[in-house]
Amino acid sequence: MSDAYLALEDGRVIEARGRAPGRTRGELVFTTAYTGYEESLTDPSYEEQVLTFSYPLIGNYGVRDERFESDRVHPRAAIAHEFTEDVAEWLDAGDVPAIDHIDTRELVTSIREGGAMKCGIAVGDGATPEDAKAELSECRGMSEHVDIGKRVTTVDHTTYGGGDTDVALIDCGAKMSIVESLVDRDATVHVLPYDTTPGEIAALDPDLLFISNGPGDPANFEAAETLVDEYVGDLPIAGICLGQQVVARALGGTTEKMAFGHRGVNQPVRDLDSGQVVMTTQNHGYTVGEPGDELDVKQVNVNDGTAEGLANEDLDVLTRQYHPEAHPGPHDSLGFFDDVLALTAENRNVVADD
Ligand SMILES: NC(=O)CC[C@H](N)C(=O)O
Repeated sequence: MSDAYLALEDGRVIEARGRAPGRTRGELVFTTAYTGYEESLTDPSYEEQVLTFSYPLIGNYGVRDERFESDRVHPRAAIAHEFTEDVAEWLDAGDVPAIDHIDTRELVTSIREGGAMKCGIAVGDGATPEDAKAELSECRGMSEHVDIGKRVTTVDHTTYGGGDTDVALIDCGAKMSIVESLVDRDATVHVLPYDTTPGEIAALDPDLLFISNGPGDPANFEAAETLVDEYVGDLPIAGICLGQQVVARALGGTTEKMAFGHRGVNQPVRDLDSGQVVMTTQNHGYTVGEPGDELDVKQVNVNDGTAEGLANEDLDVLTRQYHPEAHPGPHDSLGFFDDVLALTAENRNVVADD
């Protein structure tokens, strides 16, 4: 008898091997990346989701906290063909249910063919298929998690670095690599709660407003939209992933749910000005539909044509749907951080003074 069950929205219940016990539910997503499991498992963008690794062996170079993107594991559960003991112990210690000995390639194929699915998981002594189905019946869609920002944001204003350019990073579930990419380029990064008000930004008087990545439906991040609406034209504005979606919504664009998202570290993106194609890291289930009148689409996904980069050069707005900070994935787009910092008056003055 098995001690682990995965119940899917398409009616199937799959038997598995339990690696970390518990009962849970969430939207079933995947990553095709073959490294970077520590970064992915600690990425706050996976909150309320169950992460399936399509690469068969996960954990073959151990678990080191220096590679973590936040202070905890965010997916509600993890699925692989085989987790090493290290990873299983780490997930168990964090009370995150884990299962393996599953045909993950078949599972990922069914998500790609049938679209995003809800799932329920039951793992451990006495777990039954009915327990997994009961979890599934309680599972809500990503858009229904209206308070998701509260669970992934910083509570207090935290400052990193000591450079001359002050960046207000609105933490909708920010990856630490975004902070580090800015600090490495001589910025002072003020990590601020997702519901920071325009008055609080005025008191800080930053050089750049930056909306971070984050989980779920961008429509649930209205406070960040208000900031963009309030400060566009007065401050340069940047955004990554959920940040691009929030900026687009604030400036008259629309967002929509994708069938199964972009999920891996080899998504090709074409820059429409240069024609250059770069490989990018992606992990999103929503996308910008109409960019609206204020934003130009500057980069597109080679596979499906969706908007990967938006800009308004007059208003100093620059966003990316993918993850230029990598971790995991290719470093080809790190220059994005140079480009956004170059938009600030602070850095323009440096150039002018030279
Ligand atoms: N990585 C992210 O920021 C994800 C963006 C958004 N939550 C989506 O799923 O589309």
